[in-house]
Amino acid sequence: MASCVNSPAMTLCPPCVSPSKSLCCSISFNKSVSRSSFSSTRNALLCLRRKQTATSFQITALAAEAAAEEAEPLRIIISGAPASGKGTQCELITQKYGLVQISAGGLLRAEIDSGSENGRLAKEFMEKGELAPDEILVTMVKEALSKQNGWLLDGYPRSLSQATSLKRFGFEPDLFILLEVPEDILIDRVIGRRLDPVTGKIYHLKYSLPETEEIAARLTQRFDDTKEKVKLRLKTHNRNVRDVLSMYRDITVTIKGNCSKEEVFGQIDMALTKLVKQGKTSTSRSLAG
Ligand SMILES: Nc1ncnc2c1ncn2[C@@H]1O[C@H](COP(=O)(O)OP(=O)(O)O)[C@@H](O)[C@H]1O
Repeated sequence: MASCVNSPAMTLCPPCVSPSKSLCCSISFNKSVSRSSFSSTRNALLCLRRKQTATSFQITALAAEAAAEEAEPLRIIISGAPASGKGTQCELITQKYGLVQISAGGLLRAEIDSGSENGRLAKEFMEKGELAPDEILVTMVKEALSKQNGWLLDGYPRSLSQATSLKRFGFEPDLFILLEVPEDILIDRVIGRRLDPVTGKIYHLKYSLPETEEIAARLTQRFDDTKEKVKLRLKTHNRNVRDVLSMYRDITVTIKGNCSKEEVFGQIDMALTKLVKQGKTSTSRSLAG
């Protein structure tokens, strides 16, 4: 990268694009001024270092900010059978790591709610416990991912064809999290699962009761959360999971999902912390205009 050149003929200081070296280096440290005066945090840092008037604390703060700007954002896939705890863990991951969650099931339910033809068709498959057709979902996911430079992809890909198209579009995850839970527990979790349509919070009639009578009265059940439908969904999951895993073998972390949500998150957190230490940044920035 170009730097301040110590020459009398020099009138432009490249790193900060200030009209002269003396002006550039006379800018005193003030976060709000410096961020807007320099073309990037890294350039501001270079000039402050050269001027040698900023405190080491100021330099350290700017260095951390510059590193975060330059680090690669995290790209995570979370996978697992129905009710394996993907949604719960996504909430904890987004809270701590600031990633944007993109949920395949959520995208499909929004499409159904919109009343579109695609939504109507997707619902037919979902009611049978089958995967929605690629023609509907692949483009929806591609568009959602294209708007983010870091993401947490939930419930996608669920088939070899989806995994292959994701790769073809250039979406390469850093980590593939697989949650594993015994089937009898999954069925129990699905049957008792309820949604508060007002807050979006998920409850369970045995394991996570609503806080008030008022909330209890308004809880709803997902149309595909019945015993017979979950058995079909499990069949679909078991039929596809090995193919999908074969695409991500080197980056897969398998986590036992049959313990408390805090314990499950502890294991996920360890894997994510390792990636952050390797230079991945924990915040995703929107690429949308
Ligand atoms: N990647 C996907 N490809 C095709 N259909 C999907 C995909 N993700 C979700 N669906 C459909 O939406 C339903 C609900 O998915 P989701 O909300 O993720 O819940 P769960 O993980 O509990 O099955 C699935 O049973 C399936 O019919």
